[in-house]
Parts: sequence; C-alpha cells; structure tokens
Amino acid sequence: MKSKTPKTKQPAEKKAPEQPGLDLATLRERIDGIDRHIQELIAERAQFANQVGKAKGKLAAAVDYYRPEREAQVLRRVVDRNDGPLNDEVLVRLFREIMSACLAQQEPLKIGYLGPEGTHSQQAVYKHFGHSIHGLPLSSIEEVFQEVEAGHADFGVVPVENSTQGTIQSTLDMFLTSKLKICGEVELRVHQHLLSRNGRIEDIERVYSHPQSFAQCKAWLRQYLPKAEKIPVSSNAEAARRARNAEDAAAIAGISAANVYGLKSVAGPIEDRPDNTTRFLVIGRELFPPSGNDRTSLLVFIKDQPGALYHVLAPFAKHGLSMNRIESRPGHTGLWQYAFFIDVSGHVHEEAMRHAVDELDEYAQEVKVLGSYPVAIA
Ligand SMILES: O=C(O)C(=O)C[C@]1(C(=O)O)C=C[C@@H](O)C=C1
Repeated sequence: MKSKTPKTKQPAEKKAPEQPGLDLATLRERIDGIDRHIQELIAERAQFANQVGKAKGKLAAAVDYYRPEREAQVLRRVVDRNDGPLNDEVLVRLFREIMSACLAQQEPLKIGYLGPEGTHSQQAVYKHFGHSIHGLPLSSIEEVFQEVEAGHADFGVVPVENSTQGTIQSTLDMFLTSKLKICGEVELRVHQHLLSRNGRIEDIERVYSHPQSFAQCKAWLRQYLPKAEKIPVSSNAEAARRARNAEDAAAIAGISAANVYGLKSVAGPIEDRPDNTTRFLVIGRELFPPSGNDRTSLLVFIKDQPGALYHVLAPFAKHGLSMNRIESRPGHTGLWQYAFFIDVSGHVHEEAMRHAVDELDEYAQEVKVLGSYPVAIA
C-alpha cells in the first residue's frame, strides 16, 4: 500500500514589498485598509457565487449547488499562485472557508461523520468542506453510509487508511454492498495528545483511547506510562468524555477534544511517527465531472482462473494509467473469492480510463466504479 504524504510545499521567500521603518500605528493603518479591501472583495465574491447558484436553475437542495471539481480547480490555482509568506495549507484553508460560506448562502451542506464531536473525522470534515456546514456526528461508519444513502446527510466522511496503521477494513468492506460513490478524499496530519482533567502525568493510572490511536502511540506509552492500564473505546472523543470523570484517568485524542471536553494537555504530540496521516473518503450519491487531476477507485471481483489478476492489471499499464494502490479483501461472494480495491490516476469520464475499464470488464467477474474524485489538495 502506498502511503501518501501531504503535498504542502513551503513557499519561497516573501514577495510582498517590505517597508522597514514604519511605526506601529502606521502599520496597523495599512492593515485596516487591506482588511477593508479584503472584506469588499469577499462580499463581491459572495454575490457572484450567489448569481452562479441562480444560474444553475431552481435546484432542490444545497447538494445540487455543490461542485467539488470546481472547488478543486479554485484551490489548485491558489496553490499555484502562492509565493508566501503563508504556506499552501494555510491559504487553502482560508479559501476553503470562503467557498464554504459562499455555498452556504443557498443552504449549508449536511455532512455525516464518525462522532462524537472532537474526533479527527470532524477535523477532516472541516478541512474538506469548511465550517459553514451542518455536521452530523454519527455512532459508526456503517451509520454514516446509511444516513447518506437515506438522504438525511448530503455527504459522509469516513477514514480509510492511516500511514502508520494501514487500511481501515471496515470502511472498505462497506463498499462491497453500498451503492454510494466516492466524491473526494481528505488527508489529515493526525497529532495525538495525552489529555487529563488536571494535566498531571503522575496521577494517571488508566488511559482510554481508540485501538488505532493506542497503536500510533505505542512507543511513547511504553516509555512514559508503562504501568497505566490501557482501555480501548469506540472513539477518541469517547475516551475524552470518560477521562473528564476521574482524576486518575487520561485519554489519547486530538487537541480539539481538550476544548470540547474541558481537559488539559499532559503531553503532545505523542504519536510515534511525525508524519502520521489519515486518509478519509467523502461519500455521496453521485459521481461528479473531472477536475483535471483525479483519482478513480474501482472494486474488481476476479474470476477464479489462471492469470486473472494479471489480466485485470494489464489494461491500466496499456493505457498509461498509474496505479496508486491495490488491496485484496474477501469478496463475500463465495469461499476464497476475492475482491480487489484498486486506485488509479484519472477519471472514468476520460477516454483512457473508459477503455481500461471496458477491457478489464472482459476478465473480471464484476467491476464496480466506486468513484472518480479530485486528488486531495494540501
Ligand atoms: O462555481 C460554482 O459552481 C459555484 O457554485 C461557486 C463556488 C465558489 O464559491 O467558488 C461555490 C460552491 C461550489 O461548490 C463551487 C464553487
């Protein structure tokens, strides 16, 4: 499995003219002037976005106005233009918020995620959709799928792999039977913190966390809390909720859980690998057009015959499409029958991918296009 690193490039030296020697009052005056200008431009942008919304015709709901391919193009231009001093990730976040607010003028999107509030899934939701949305914290990955399928949520955000821990099998398995489409991906640097009521490590006798988070902090726990009891729970936010009830308990969770549950940081970040990253998928009910830099996820059930896997992979090489990931899972179609989850660069509406999928259809028992979506941005 390929582990991906965030694509944040550090900007070159700041280009904006520096004006040394200006006093504090003058500098603040300049900032006030710029803020006024930014605000006027944001208002003007919001009006145009509103007109774009009207140009799309009378649509039923917010989800009908949402255009992830367009958002990806806007954000890629932001990255291309960036000469600093702010880095790509920061600028993308700011523009994401502006688009999120512009879209919410129609109606905020409803986004389901693995709750409760304060989880890394919630952070992934905000990173992808901005804060002008209505978040629906749900109790399981299965429920996220169900709520999107039923139309109670416009989209769902579910974790699919972690750079330290590997694939989240329960998410992949949902695609074996679900009709939902993958509409986007989010990569989130995951920082874990040890949180407790009073912030004193010497008082800690029990630590709550999700098993994945325990695994990500194994070496740190062995070194600093070898004797503490480790109690696995369903989410890091649930761990934080429990830790707030006792002085001798702590939770491993993201720092945002500290604010939500009124805890103090004892130590952090405490993950063993500094590049610890989780990849999330955005799931929805329809496929969106190409953005110009897309990935396609396929689910391929192979026939039980010699060379079947070779024949499934060959069309991608033939059409010059690079494969990012392949993973096999029991296909739930019969004993020792396997399904392959394959990620390939490109979009199913593009010719090369269409031909490749048609050709592999001849050798596969079944091919399911799980989705074509913009590659994660910063
Ligand atoms: O370009 C559009 O289709 C818009 O609706 C405008 C806009 C934006 O603010 O730029 C807003 C929401 C969409 O998801 C994409 C882009």
